[in-house]
Amino acid sequence: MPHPDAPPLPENEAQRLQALRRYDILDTPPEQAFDDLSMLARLVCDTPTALINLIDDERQWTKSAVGAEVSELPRSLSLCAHAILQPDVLMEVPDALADPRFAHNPMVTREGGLRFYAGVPLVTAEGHALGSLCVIDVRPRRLDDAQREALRALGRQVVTQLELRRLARWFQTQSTVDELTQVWNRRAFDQRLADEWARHGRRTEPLGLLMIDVDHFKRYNDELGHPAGDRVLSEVASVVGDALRGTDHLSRYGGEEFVAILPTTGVNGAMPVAQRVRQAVERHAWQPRGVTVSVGLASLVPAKDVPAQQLLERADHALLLAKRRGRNRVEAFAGWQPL
Ligand SMILES: Nc1nc2c(ncn2[C@@H]2O[C@H](COP(=O)(O)OP(=O)(O)OP(=O)(O)O)[C@@H](O)[C@H]2O)c(=O)[nH]1
Repeated sequence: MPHPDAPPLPENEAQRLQALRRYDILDTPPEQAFDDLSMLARLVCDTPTALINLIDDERQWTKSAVGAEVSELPRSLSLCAHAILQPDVLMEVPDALADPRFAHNPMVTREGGLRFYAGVPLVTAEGHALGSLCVIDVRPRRLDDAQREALRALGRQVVTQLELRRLARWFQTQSTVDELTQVWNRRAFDQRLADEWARHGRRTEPLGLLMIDVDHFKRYNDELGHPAGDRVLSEVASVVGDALRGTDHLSRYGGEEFVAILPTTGVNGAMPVAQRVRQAVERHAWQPRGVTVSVGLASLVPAKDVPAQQLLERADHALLLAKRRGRNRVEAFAGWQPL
């Protein structure tokens, strides 16, 4: 049973919630850009408090709060949940105690509760009101026309920030994820390897690396076609990803070769992971024919003046051995050997 005073739901609630999810912003830390806009709203409207609230399924979640410490509230108590019902209208409540919608709301009736509210809905280009930029006061009052105009303008800026934030995240993903296999790309790998190499060097801990290469992939491509080859690569990535641990970092190194970074893992710890990867690929239900991988494994405690390239070269050497020794097998680097 909904709360008797609970705000009604917007007509397009399911799509509105989907739109909100696409911004990937709920439960994220405060960000200066949003706090700046709240601060300006508070200044312009001359209120003690300004908030940027987003209306989730069952709660109001606060992205930015200036002059108050709130993070979330049940939706049934949210004034912004009322504001979003009319996306084109700045909702102004001069005295909440005198408004039948809010007169019994504990946010209003409690000691020092709010009496004045003005909220401008945050409306996306598709027309979804995600939440509101609002100012509140503990005494009844009204905004003047200039303040209303300024609050609307700031509300539009909040939406612009939301869009910019989403675009920035999209570009970030595009530049670090391999399109075909949806694992990290070479650029992300290079960066991560450099970071982990430095971090493990500081802690004098071993960093493990697996080079994973699809066996006889040229034959597969030649006989079954490039699109079938593409599907295999994307499935190998998914099977290998599932066989790795949550802390491991899988990238497509290039072509039919993948590389996994195994933090704080020596050869003894990396071997069972590598075997699990190899077996998972071998046992996968491939159609129309089986697929296997060879794995080269190396681990090093990074030392001063030793480049991370050393680890790669060792894993690559072990991979070549695995190929020479019959494929569908794992070899660990144990010194340079004639090939
Ligand atoms: N379908 C597809 N094929 C690719 C892609 N990238 C590289 N390849 C193919 O992968 C094949 C790699 O062949 P090779 O390096 O000779 O290795 P292999 O046939 O797997 O043989 P071994 O590694 O020795 O077992 C080549 O035919 C490339 O054209 C891709 O994105 N999609």
